[in-house]
Amino acid sequence: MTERSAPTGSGGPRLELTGVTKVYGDGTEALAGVGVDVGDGELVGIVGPSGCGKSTLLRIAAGLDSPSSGTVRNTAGRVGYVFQDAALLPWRSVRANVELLMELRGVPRAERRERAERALDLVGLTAFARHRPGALSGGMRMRVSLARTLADDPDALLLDEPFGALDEITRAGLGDELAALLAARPRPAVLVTHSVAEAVFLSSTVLVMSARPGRVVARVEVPFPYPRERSLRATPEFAELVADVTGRLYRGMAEAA
Ligand SMILES: Nc1ncnc2c1ncn2[C@@H]1O[C@H](COP(=O)(O)OP(=O)(O)OP(=O)(O)O)[C@@H](O)[C@H]1O
Repeated sequence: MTERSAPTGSGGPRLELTGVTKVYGDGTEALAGVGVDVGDGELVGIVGPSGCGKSTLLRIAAGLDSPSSGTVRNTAGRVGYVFQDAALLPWRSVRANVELLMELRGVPRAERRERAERALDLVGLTAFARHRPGALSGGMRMRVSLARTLADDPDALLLDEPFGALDEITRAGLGDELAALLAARPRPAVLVTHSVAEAVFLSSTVLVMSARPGRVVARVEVPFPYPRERSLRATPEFAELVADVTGRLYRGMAEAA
């Protein structure tokens, strides 16, 4: 991994959603005019009440779903998506699952293996490479899913509550790894999370969404420089910003109610 300084966005947005609305076929209005822009090395954290359209927004950003109106511009390139559930192939070994995306793209076998082993090491699952997913805990399966995306080295990263099922310590460790990966190769990243503290700790900008239909009710720039030490979490400045974002989240929910 090459050493690079703080991931700061430069050169304008690489992933840009403008005025995105989404009404599902059954009439459910999921998003009501959302704008998000993410530059290289920027991590935009999205917090919002359950069902406010966060996954819908990520799917649209990834091109997996289309907006009802509004535009999506991706000049970053290949998008990697970590889903809320691990979605592993049960008949393949952990390592073969991690190699899957690279295999589909025709990455040569030796390189595939090496990258898979590195990613498994990163998520602390080297000892489980030959196991089948069924033999792992839910948290471990999520780490395999994360390793699969990281090994594929996408140009942009979209993460839908990837650490939700994990214990605090593993969660913080993987958050650090995610930050290090983005620092090593700046690229746009969007992280949906239910944890305001996690969003503040990892993000360059936090977007707060209202209840459904989701709108962005606040855009909070996080002033702490990268790389961020874990001790940051214990500072009054950090606690203050978390309280500020949490307050905006509650106000956003009240507005929509
Ligand atoms: N395919 C679909 N058809 C109809 N409605 C849908 C569809 N997918 C999602 N919805 C609805 O759209 C709304 C937003 O869903 P979405 O999954 O994007 O929310 P979310 O913020 O990611 O939720 P959570 O935080 O609970 O994961 C919800 O009311 C959901 O029921």
